[in-house]
Amino acid sequence: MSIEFMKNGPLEKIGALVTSILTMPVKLKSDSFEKWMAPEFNTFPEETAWLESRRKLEGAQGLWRVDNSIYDLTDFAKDHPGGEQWINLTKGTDITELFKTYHVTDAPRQLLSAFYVKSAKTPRNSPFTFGSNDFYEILRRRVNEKLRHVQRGPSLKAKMFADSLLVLCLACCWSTARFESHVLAVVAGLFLCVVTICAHNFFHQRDNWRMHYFRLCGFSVTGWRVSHAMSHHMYPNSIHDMEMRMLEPWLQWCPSDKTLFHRFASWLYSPVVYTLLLPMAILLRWGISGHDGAIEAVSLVVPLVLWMGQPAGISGILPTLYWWVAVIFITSFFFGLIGVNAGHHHPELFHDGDRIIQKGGKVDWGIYQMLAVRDRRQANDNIVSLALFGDHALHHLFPSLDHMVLPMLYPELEKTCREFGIELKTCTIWEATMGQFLQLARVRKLMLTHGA
Ligand code: HEM
Repeated sequence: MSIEFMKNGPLEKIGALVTSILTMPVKLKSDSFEKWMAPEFNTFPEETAWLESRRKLEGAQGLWRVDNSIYDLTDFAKDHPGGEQWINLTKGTDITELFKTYHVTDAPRQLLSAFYVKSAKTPRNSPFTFGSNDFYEILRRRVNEKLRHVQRGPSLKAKMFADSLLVLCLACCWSTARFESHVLAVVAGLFLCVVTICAHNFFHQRDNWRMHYFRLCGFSVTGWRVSHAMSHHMYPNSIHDMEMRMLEPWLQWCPSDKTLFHRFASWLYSPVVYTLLLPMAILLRWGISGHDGAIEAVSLVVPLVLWMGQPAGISGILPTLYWWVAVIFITSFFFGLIGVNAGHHHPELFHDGDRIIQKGGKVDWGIYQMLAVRDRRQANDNIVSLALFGDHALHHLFPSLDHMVLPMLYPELEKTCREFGIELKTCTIWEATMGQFLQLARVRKLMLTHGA
């Protein structure tokens, strides 16, 4: 084969196509908010790289930034009621959004001044505001008032639901190996998926042991506190949303330049992406990002139960491995299917590239959240919401609140939305799923005047 053929011929074209499919577009600036700088990465973004990149952009001077002030939380970290990890991970970054939305009460806001060091030298690298008479702060005060006498930590109902699903999941794993049944493996994978989604309710809250259920399928709590809680939750559908950007080489929801292949072939290969999501995350973590230490042993519970169930006794390592891999792939498929279609991707919702027009040019963080999520009716206001990322708008607005508390907050949300001219639209699970596929194809950019 001549070199010319390789340089200009079909091989090079195939190579270029494969590279364009597998490499994430490098975007250093948001297409929606002119001055908003993105973390710099052009490969599969891992959590530590994302945080490191933010440290360079946010003028926190090696400490913690809230609005235009710098605080030293070094000594406070170990006393933080939510747990040390939240504080330690965010050192050197701007924690304004996290700080203001993870605390519903006024106590943290009052305590903060005790750690003041100096003023920041540069403007904030974020388009979002929390004006005291704007949508989010008014809603937060109402929610705080409503919850004054309500227990805010993990609720008994949520704990019992998660524990029951876990027992069912492990029973199915045991039976899968005992009866060598692929049907049971599918059921076990489905249960492992919903246990994982339930565990997500717990890792948003103060440290508690049920958050480690999240590890049963091989995911990392630390990694997801960064990519999900700090990135996706604070900045959904934007260039700072790691969860969306990690999938961009394959699934591109932003209405920027995208090939016909990405717009339409992605409809066909989406199930493959869902199925590879978890195995990829496990490989990436063990290969690049590192692990969380001894607590990772939790992820061995599933193979242990499979090993105990299989009939070959001590020599049954290979069948155990086979069923473990099978269950992980099935879990991954369901997790991707539910997660990707959980109400963020729809042709009427904000994605980077769309414009948000609000009074005075400010963008209230709460209104931005309402523009980037659409609740699914069947997944709201009931126990199933725990297993389906339900009550999603309220969960985004108040991530540290237990899911079982959220349904009682609809009157406050509806009242505040009415006052700010925000329409609380919902859809069915089917419409959300169809909307997600239509969003993959969307290239037309939106002007969202919602709440203006
Ligand atoms: C990276 C930013 C932070 C995150 C993600 C975070 C997260 C959390 C979480 C998840 C809880 C448990 C919520 C609950 O059980 O109701 C909590 C509680 C609390 N945090 Fe933080 N926190 C952060 C920074 C801070 C800072 C800077 C302070 C004060 C200087 C603070 C003070 C408190 C207090 C006093 C509580 C007790 C609950 C309350 O009164 O609302 N946190 N935090």
